[in-house]
Amino acid sequence: MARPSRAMSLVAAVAAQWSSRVSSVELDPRGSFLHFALRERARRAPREFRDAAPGGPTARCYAVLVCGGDRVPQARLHRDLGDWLRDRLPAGCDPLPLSSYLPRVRDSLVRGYFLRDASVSGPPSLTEWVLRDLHREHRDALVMCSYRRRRKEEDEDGEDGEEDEEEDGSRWSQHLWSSPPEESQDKVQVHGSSRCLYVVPCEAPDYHPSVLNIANSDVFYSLAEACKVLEECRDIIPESRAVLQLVGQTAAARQSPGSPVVVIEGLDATGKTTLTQSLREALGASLLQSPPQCLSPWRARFDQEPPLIRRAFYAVGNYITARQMGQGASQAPVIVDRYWHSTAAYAIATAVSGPVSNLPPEGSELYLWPADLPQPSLVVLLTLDPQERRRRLQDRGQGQTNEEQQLDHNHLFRLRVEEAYRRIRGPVCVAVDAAPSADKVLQQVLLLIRDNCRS
Ligand SMILES: Nc1ncnc2c1ncn2[C@@H]1O[C@H](COP(=O)(O)OP(=O)(O)OP(=O)(O)O)[C@@H](O)[C@H]1O
Ligand SMILES: Nc1ccn([C@H]2C[C@H](O)[C@@H](COP(=O)(O)O)O2)c(=O)n1
Repeated sequence: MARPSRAMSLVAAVAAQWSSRVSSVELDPRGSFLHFALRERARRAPREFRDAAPGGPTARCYAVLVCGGDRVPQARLHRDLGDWLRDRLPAGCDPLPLSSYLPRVRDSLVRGYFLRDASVSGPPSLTEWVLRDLHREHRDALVMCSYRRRRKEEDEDGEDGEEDEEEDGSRWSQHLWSSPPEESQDKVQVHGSSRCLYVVPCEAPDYHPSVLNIANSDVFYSLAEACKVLEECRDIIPESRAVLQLVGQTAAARQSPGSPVVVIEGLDATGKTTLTQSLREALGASLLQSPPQCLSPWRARFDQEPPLIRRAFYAVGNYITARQMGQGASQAPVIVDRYWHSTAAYAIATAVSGPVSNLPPEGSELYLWPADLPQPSLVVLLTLDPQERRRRLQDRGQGQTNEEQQLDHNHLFRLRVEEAYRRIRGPVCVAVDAAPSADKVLQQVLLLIRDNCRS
């Protein structure tokens, strides 16, 4: 795994803020979460924590959080960490996505994994050995903690004011791993103070925890913010230099092009390519796409990267397309296959999991159009019922990107993308049912263009 380079400051800050932070463990991709907080006074762990934790006196849970170093290596470490843990941990100890954050504080989220270790051996169990190796290698980038069930005799009565009625106790404590990890004991040195914290119930957050960090990590609201990420990638992803060079070479976009610019949006296989080609012929228009053709050589490379980098690439692509739009529309109408709606909707829908109610609320600033990105005259959003879309995908029989495959298999993801599309504000956006014949869809969109666009 690649190592983030810079200092421990965030690691120390996260460790110092434990009693203000909330931890959210994603128990399954359908959006079931376990939320808990940490307090110095003894109290029962939330019922969901006790239900999720393994049984037995030696049972442990662990948290591994990525929070040291610069954001690009940090994002890549987080991506690699999941695979690394799945490869090495014993069967039954699956890493569950974990978020730690200060409630309602933007950009306070750090991510990692929560592990439930039901090993009968130890401690230290095989899981703990694996984690010790990891901690040794990434001490300046990872915060690691263990959680263990308290024995009845260890604690005095706590805030709950009752003795535990269960033999093994229903209180759980968190222990931050100090350096070196071999010194980790029941009460460890936590940046100078000896501290054991209790796992306690807390309120569920208003929205999915990832919403706190979407701005400028998943969705970029200016060209400068997206370029900043690619600048930070220069040394580790040399292709980002070529992309930055292309942005630099393209002439600045014109905010008010002469002829209409119409963007066609929709999930894959809703008929965007079919419609954009027919519109080109019908209107004598020029046809563009986002990401633009000139970025094609690097798209697959950036698709392998974690969201921070991948989304910055697509964001930059929109600005290059915008400049081409401005040039093209001085001569004829312009039709564009995907643009900002795709970039923002897929990014937001991937950042959060679970049902549509986990999305940032309608009206959130996260759905705002970037002030420096030219708006088209009209956006047409093609919608299609899932069965017909699947039929078209199968008929077409081409390879799909990972995200497309996910759309196909993950009903909730598809609903989130569609809803995020609808919530985005900016240019006029009209949803069109793409189920009728290709010609009927074309006629309907031509009418919309006539009614909504002035040349
Ligand atoms: N109105 C329509 N009725 C029936 N079939 C259609 C219609 N429009 C497109 N198709 C067919 O559906 C399939 C997907 O269409 P198309 O490639 O245009 O979708 P797309 O949205 O561009 O997909 P992607 O985003 O994955 O490139 C193709 O086989 C196409 O011939
Ligand atoms: N302007 C764009 C265009 C595409 N994307 C992303 C969103 C999906 O992951 C994928 C879909 O593109 P397709 O396979 O249909 O070419 O690309 C984006 O973020 N922004």
